[in-house]
Amino acid sequence: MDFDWTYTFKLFWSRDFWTATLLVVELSLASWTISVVLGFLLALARQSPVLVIRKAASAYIWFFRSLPLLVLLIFVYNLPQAFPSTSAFLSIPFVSGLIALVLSETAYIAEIHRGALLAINRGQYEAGHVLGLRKFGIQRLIVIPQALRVALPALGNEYISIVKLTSLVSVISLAEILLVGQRYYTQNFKVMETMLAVAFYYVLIVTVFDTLLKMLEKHLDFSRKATALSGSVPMATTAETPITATSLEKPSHPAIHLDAGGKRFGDSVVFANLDLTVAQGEVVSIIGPSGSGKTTLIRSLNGLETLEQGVVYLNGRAFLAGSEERLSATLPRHGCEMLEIGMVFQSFNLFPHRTVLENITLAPRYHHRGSKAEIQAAARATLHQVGMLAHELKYPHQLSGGQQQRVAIARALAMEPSVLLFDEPTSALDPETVGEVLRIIADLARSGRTMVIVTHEMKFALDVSDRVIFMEKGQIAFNGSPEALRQQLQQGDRLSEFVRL
Ligand SMILES: Nc1ncnc2c1ncn2[C@@H]1O[C@H](COP(=O)(O)OP(=O)(O)OP(=O)(O)O)[C@@H](O)[C@H]1O
Repeated sequence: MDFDWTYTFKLFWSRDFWTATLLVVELSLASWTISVVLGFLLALARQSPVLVIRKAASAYIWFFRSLPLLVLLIFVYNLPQAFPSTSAFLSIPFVSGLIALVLSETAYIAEIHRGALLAINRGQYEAGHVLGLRKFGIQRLIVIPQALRVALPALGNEYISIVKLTSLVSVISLAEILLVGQRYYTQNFKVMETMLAVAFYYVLIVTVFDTLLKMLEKHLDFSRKATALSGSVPMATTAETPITATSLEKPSHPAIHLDAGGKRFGDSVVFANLDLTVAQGEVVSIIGPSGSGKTTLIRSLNGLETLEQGVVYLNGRAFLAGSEERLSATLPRHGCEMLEIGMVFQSFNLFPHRTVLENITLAPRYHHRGSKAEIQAAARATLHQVGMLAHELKYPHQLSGGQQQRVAIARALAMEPSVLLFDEPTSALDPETVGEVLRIIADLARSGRTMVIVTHEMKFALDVSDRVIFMEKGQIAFNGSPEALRQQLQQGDRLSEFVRL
């Protein structure tokens, strides 16, 4: 075989090739980084509630995914013919190449981000919302870190495609690796030897960056993270200190009051003209058959569901108004009011990419509730209350369901809300772990907190509540003390039928 290996090996030390390699790295990294950022914005635009923005984003993606990169490159590079004022920067091949690559790659990467965003559970957004985080905060602290982890393998793949696509930029005379190779073999006709060197440089770049991306992927993979144990933290696994009474004064107005609330999904009315009043320090349990509207009612109290009619008053102030109420436009955008209401979800909705301690401190740090040390000390005290201090450095996936729910309770308590909402807090738990969560909630109930609990645990509801509400078909069929409920049960009506189920 007539193959000049010596010549090929010499090309591995060629200054021209190394300069071209550096150029390819710069161009591909710049294109990828800009496209990752713009692609994310485009993916958000693609999900925008505003139709025009959504359509414009879709049109962009459709157009630039349809256009071959080579056509785009030549078009951008020659744009100064139509617009001479652009020649100052578009006549530079690196700039034209970068613009064409970004225009094209943003469309592909937006779809990768969109897939990752769709993979984030709605509960993550809701958990951020009830902790009073604004839209940007939810994206920055909760959604982007998780979406990035989901998208990273595909984004890494896209980087590799970009490295290879840079070879097309040779068409506009950018001295990248392929063009350097072409210049060499047109002088000496050693095509195979030169192309082997060209291949070497591309493979080198891809291998180095593939390894780096895999390392980053591993670093971001919280599901593989082992728990480090802190020696400075006192270990406690059970709640050792009783949950202290809140120092809330008892003003005359109710803690929370829904006035004539109405909610429907499409044509299906969940409830209409519904009133609910919860006094300061009162514990109210809402029971009722599946589909009676309990969850929708409790979620309407903090804006997770938008009411059509009615007004929610929080500590005497109008807080939320139905979309069809004239008052809705004049209400302050619920910022600090939101922090007055804590919520514990059926499916916990802990942030999986953050440790137990970080789950608790996220909202207080976001809302600047003190120095980092103060916030952490308070978070540890709350974790101690729920018997989870020993697990502060674990990630949620390393905990049992009951432990996760106890952390979720601690997270809600960390913002010191005046009202706590529980949406079926034990429904997702194994029968063995239900008790540990109910004990914590019962302790909270005894401490004088205002609480609204949607539950299927009848005995628990009767034992801890000041008042029990029985909902059926969107209406309050019973509203009274546990004693009154027990008496009613003697009568053998629909309520007693349900409670005995
Ligand atoms: N996002 C939604 N879109 C459409 N319909 C919904 C939605 N959420 C709830 N519904 C409907 O509203 C009604 C009340 O549901 P809701 O979840 O509030 O009942 P529930 O009493 O809490 O039931 P369960 O005890 O099973 O959780 C049901 O008919 C349900 O199908």
